[in-house]
Amino acid sequence: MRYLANDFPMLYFAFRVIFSSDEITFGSLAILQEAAMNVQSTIFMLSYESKFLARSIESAKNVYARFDIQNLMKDGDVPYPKNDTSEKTGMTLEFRNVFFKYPGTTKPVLEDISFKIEPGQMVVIVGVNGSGKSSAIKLFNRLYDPTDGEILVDGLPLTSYKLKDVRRAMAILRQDHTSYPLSLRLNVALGSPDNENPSDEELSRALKAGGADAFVEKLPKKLDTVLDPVKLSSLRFHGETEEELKKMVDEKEKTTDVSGGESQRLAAARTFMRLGGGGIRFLAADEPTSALDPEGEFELFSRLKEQRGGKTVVFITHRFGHLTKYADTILVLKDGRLVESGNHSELIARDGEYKRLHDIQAQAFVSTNTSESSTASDSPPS
Ligand SMILES: Nc1ncnc2c1ncn2[C@@H]1O[C@H](COP(=O)(O)OP(=O)(O)OP(=O)(O)O)[C@@H](O)[C@H]1O
Repeated sequence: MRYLANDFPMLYFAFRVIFSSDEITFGSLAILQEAAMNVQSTIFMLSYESKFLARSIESAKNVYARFDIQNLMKDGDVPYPKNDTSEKTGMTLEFRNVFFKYPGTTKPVLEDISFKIEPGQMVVIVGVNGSGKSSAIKLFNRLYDPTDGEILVDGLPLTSYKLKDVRRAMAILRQDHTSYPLSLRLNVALGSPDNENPSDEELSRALKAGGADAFVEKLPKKLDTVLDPVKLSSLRFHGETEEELKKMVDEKEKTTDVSGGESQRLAAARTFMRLGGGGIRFLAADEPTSALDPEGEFELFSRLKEQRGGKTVVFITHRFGHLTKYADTILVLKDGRLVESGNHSELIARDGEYKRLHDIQAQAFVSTNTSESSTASDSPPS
């Protein structure tokens, strides 16, 4: 962290703010990441293209817009957790007749949703694209508040808690599994904002848990590999010679990229870093395995199961496999409504939306032989 703090103070500041989640939410990550990179680039006068400048201004406007939303959100005054801070237990989360529409829109994306997740339960949310799964997760840590209805945490309204406290107790792994233009070390370390200088041992534990250790090990600079650094192609500083400039470019210009699956493994490692930091009672992961191969998916799932302790976890997934099979409860969303809930066997027996979605996936694995296909409905591909 010291390297970043000394050499790139603005970027360091921006990333620490993002991950501390004190003032802003995880939902602002993408916007802030882009803004931070743009601010950084501007400070270093790396690019003057008009398109780039326009994007910088747009990003800055987006950040201010987001801050405006945040400022309207009333903070609570109850500390979280209420009593025993050392208690290692999961959070109870309850939606009571929750309705939600995005600011400036008229159509509700969540309608009359009610469910209760008990401490330590593993819940999976499924549903077709646009059914409201990610929107529901955005309400968990008050990126937005419901338009109507109520969310309760450990029996009290979510709005009654200090926002900072309740966000600190949650780890949210977002769908876009972003990698940041920093070293791999920092990409993982950012997961634990309270731990400024994690040891190599802590980092390697998180990498292993996230399934990112093997690909990092193969890179020549390992954890010191810098991902997609700031572009210096139009750099002109103070009279450096071409040779000096070339050297600077060679040092700083993009050298390493990661695949979608590797980037998702890094994001998972960052989440394990956060889980290891203590104080987390709730984990939500939005399609944590969407870019992973089946082996990677199985391993990530196994380690999450192993290391989650008593934490309450919520996963969103489109895949019917390990997550859905072992979930305590599956919530099925359709057009913003909760149409079914229960475990895998119950929902298969119910023969509704869950079974319909399940069968579409299972169909791809069923032999054209009709006698085989008739036995396939209760065996999700895994
Ligand atoms: N920021 C936003 N502003 C306005 N509408 C939005 C916003 N984000 C999502 N929506 C709309 O809300 C609805 C639900 O979207 P959401 O992302 O929650 O669905 P989802 O079930 O997670 O979809 P997917 O499986 O594609 O990730 C969609 O109609 C989407 O267009």
